[in-house]
Amino acid sequence: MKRNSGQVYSELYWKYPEEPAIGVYYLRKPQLLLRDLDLIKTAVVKEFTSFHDNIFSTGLENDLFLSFNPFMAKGERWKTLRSLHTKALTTNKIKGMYPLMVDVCQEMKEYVNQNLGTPIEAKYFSGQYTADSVACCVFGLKTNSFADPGAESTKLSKQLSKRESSLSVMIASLMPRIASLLRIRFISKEVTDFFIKVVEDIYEYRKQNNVTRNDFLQTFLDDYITSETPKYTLEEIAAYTMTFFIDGYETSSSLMAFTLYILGLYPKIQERVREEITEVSHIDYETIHDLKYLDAVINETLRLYPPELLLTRQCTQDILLKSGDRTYPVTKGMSIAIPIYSIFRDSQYYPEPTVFDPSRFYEKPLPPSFFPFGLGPRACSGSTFALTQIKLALVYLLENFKVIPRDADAAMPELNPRNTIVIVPPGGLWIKFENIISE
Ligand code: HEM
Repeated sequence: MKRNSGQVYSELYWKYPEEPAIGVYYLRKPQLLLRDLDLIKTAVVKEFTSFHDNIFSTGLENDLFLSFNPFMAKGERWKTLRSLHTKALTTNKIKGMYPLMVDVCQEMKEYVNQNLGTPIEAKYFSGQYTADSVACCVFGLKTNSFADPGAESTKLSKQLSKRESSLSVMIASLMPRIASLLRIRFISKEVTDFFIKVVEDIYEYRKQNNVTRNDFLQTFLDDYITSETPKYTLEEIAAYTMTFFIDGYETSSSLMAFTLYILGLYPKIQERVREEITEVSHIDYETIHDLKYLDAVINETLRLYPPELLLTRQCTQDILLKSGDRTYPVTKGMSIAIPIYSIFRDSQYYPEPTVFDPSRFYEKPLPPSFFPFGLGPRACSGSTFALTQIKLALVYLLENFKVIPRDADAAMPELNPRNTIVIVPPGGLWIKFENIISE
């Protein structure tokens, strides 16, 4: 039977319920699977200097595009890239992008209006929204893939979402030197050329017309245009902007899709979210982040369907991890795995774990066992951007439409057993929208 890695680690997690950690082999290399929450926090937060890298490595010189992604970067280079990313995604910068997201929501609303009652696959639909929103917020491009299903943003995102199931990622994470020698490329030349061309065209246009925009790209173009010795080439800037597609597309569209589908399954919960939205007199950046019940619904969806099923870290400096009277020597080069999916479904932390119950998060502080965006200094740097984008879309949809499942026997979905990156089940998540105003 096929299982994704979240499910494989889950079996190990349940096999040894009393153990704080379990020694396993990850494709022939020793790995420590951490079960105990304190041990996890010690490794990933307190002992960050011993575990500051993810296990992926790109053979940096081979793939310009991935080499600019903080998730893939190691050591000092990670610090530089991470800080650039954080600076480009401050609350103020995201607020500046908010009106761009609103424009995409309007297009999405028009599309839904024209397709009321038609079965819609929620992951594909959410992918269209996410790709358009990212194209707009990152490059200032209007792609409207709702009106034009062949829009470049959708095609590129689809190609990118296939990337990590490839053999090359496995080789690179296990044998970085070999990957480097083989000059393994993760992202096709077609995709990289496209992005470089987009950035070059935008640069020329903005320079010649003296235009500035509130998008992510502008942060980098400002330096490129004004400095005599720009820090980055246009190619490098293009590479950097792709982080949004690589790290943000699959995760965000998957969360939005599961939330829509589950709201279809639970009409009472959906109605309560709608009531909360309609009580707000004006929807803006602040008010969408203040919708407590919507937040609880999203958190409960993240708990049951976390877009990243597993966290990993490479040990960069020998260390002795301790839990009670147990000690675990971890040597440089070994890795640790943190089973997000299993912890989020452990009844020790979440009673009746398979039940969808947003009240677990309603008006309560987030439990220490909940970390869908990761932990410590390497936790997701795009979480506020992602949540702004998704919450805004849900507000737009729910205040105008009712979501219902396509099938009368629709049930809580199973995870895709074949893929760790694309967790939506292969048959998709089918929904329909209806007009609430006519009721
Ligand atoms: C619902 C949406 C998302 C979820 C659930 C999610 C989740 C995660 C998780 C679990 C990690 C690993 C953290 C760790 O190892 O501790 C991560 C890393 C990362 N994410 Fe996200 N992510 C989302 C959206 C985004 C978006 C929209 C961006 C936009 C740029 C983004 C950028 C990144 C980056 C750059 C990293 C690497 C951080 C580092 O290593 O310093 N993510 N994300």
